[in-house]
Amino acid sequence: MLPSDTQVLVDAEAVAQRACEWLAAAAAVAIRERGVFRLVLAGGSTPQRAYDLLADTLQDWDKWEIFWGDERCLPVEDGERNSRMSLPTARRFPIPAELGAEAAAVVYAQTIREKLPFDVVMLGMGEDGHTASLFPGDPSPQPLSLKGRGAKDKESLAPPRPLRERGLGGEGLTVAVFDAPKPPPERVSLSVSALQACRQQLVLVTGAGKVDALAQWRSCVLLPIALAVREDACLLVDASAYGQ
Ligand SMILES: O=C1O[C@H](COP(=O)(O)O)[C@@H](O)[C@H](O)[C@H]1O
Repeated sequence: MLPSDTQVLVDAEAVAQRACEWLAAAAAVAIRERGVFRLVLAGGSTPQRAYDLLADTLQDWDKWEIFWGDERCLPVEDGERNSRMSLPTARRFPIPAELGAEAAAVVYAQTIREKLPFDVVMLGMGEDGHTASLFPGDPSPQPLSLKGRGAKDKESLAPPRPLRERGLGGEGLTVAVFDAPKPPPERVSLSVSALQACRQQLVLVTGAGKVDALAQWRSCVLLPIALAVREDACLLVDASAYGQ
């Protein structure tokens, strides 16, 4: 089941523009009410345009703190690191995935524990329905928030994969992943609990490659994206991903 605030927009550019406006508004409220805006960035290619648009706007960047929902275990300078996608704030809290998945998961759980709840968690969705670095077959327990959402007990169309997962981050906030089906196999992800420990979630999904996974999510298949996204999230999707 998709969130009630699902907005189908004409194309990826419209999604990026709406995301930029939405984030600027959320930041203004957070800074006015609490003096800081804590944002978890999504990785992958989808949100890059929204980040570029946002970087060109005037914001209280010194009051923004940015975190990442997942990271690939690659050298710090690698162009495939999600931490390469950023915003012009000095207060960055990248996942130290260069330490290896287990150590980074432990360190990052300590980093974020002090920062919860986040103001906004951004999420993307892979073509297989993964989000952050939580892939189909991930044995993480289902969140309680799934109850009452009309979810059916269907198997994902993707065959379950026995991901080796260790919730070593303390309090189940982070996950060390060792055999992700999308390269690189070693990654660190926030857990479902941490991805939901926020005031608001913003989900961006674009492109025809996502149409099958989005259709599964709509029909309550328990993909990782369906487990991680709360009913009260804002989902911005373009027409091609929605199948229009
Ligand atoms: O591997 C990842 O994929 C998802 C989706 O990426 P996209 O390129 O299809 O936008 C992303 O949300 C995640 O952060 C990333 O590590």
